[in-house]
Amino acid sequence: MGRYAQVVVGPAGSGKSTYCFAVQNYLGANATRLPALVVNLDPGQERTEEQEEKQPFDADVRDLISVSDVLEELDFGPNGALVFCMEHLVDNMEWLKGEIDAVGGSDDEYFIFDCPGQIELYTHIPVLRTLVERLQSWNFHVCVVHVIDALFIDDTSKFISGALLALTSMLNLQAAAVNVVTKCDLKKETLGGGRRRRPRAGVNTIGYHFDEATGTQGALARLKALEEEEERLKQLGQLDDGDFGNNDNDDDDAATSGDNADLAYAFGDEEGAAEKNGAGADEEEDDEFLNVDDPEYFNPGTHMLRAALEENTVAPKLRELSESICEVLDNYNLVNFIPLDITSESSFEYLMAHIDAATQYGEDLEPRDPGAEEQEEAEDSLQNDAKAAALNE
Ligand SMILES: Nc1nc2c(ncn2[C@@H]2O[C@H](COP(=O)(O)OP(=O)(O)OP(=O)(O)O)[C@@H](O)[C@H]2O)c(=O)[nH]1
Repeated sequence: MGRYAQVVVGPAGSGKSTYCFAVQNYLGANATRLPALVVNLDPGQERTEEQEEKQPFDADVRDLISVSDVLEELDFGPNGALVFCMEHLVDNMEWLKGEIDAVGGSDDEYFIFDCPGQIELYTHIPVLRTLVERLQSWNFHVCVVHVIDALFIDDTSKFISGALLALTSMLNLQAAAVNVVTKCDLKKETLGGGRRRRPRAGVNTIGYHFDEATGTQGALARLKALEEEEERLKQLGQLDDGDFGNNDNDDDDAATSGDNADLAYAFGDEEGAAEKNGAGADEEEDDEFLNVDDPEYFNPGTHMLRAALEENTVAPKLRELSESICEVLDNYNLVNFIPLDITSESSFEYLMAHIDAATQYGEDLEPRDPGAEEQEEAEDSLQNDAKAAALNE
């Protein structure tokens, strides 16, 4: 099937470790997928004992070197110590290969690498680039997952800085990339919480369907498509006024047990995950998906900054610079964000579809003729009959 790797980068506190383990839970609960192994590559990683016990890393760079070791023994500050550790890791890539082979050691593997958040590691120091290249040379299909906190893009200027950060990492790491907005469950709470009615088929994928135009310029197109679909469904009488974007607590009661399962899903409670994935799961409960709430929020695009420029709400001194930044983002037309609500299975499904496309997941599978299995069984049975006949003679 192949070797796959997600290299998870993003600013400190953006939710990288939480994301890694949530993806591990998601893949672990799905019998048709390769289970994921999580490798910590942050020598300054600080998790509580309880977290380490509940979901330990499968391999950990701190077994090679840690920031605290360097701080103790060398005269460095915390940032210098981290850079020293990462350079030491790059000089000892055979150690990493050994760890990967020890916990994985097969041709079909799925690894998730939790990287440090210091921006210099993927802007002007080539350590993460080297790491990605090495993984590729070990036959991994690599996808860089750049995570950004939902609260980080709460206003236009923060969004622009997040988008530039994502663009920088995409350009420097030179691998397939997916940008993810994490902590969207918090955004959902800001919007008023409560369960929304399950979106009707065809409605919930429009905002972020990955066949739609991508890139920052695509945001407007997506928003327009969503509005047109809303209008169309209204005309067909399939949509009540309250269905789009508004809170709808109709099915709060029905969803109560699903809520627990959702959280369990994200945070590693196997029973909860089993309940969620089991046959008894209520169909209505498991398909809450955020993108109908506020598409513009999750994919704001440079048009927001342009609108601010037109409204003269940007300081005159920054006007020209802001316009140039919009131009860079629009011209590259590369940066696109996918929202992730770790409490929603459909949100994971949607994100994984992107990551699978980026890593070409499963494309190494040999094509099989329909009916090949039956033919093999028939041949086996013929051979067994022949053996039995030979023994009897
Ligand atoms: N509600 C919610 N909280 C989250 C989510 N992701 C992360 N958090 C919280 O955000 C905080 C930081 O999360 P981490 O996963 O440690 O972030 P990180 O990017 O690995 O942090 P560093 O290792 O310091 O770079 C923790 O308190 C998490 O519980 C999320 O999707 N939803």
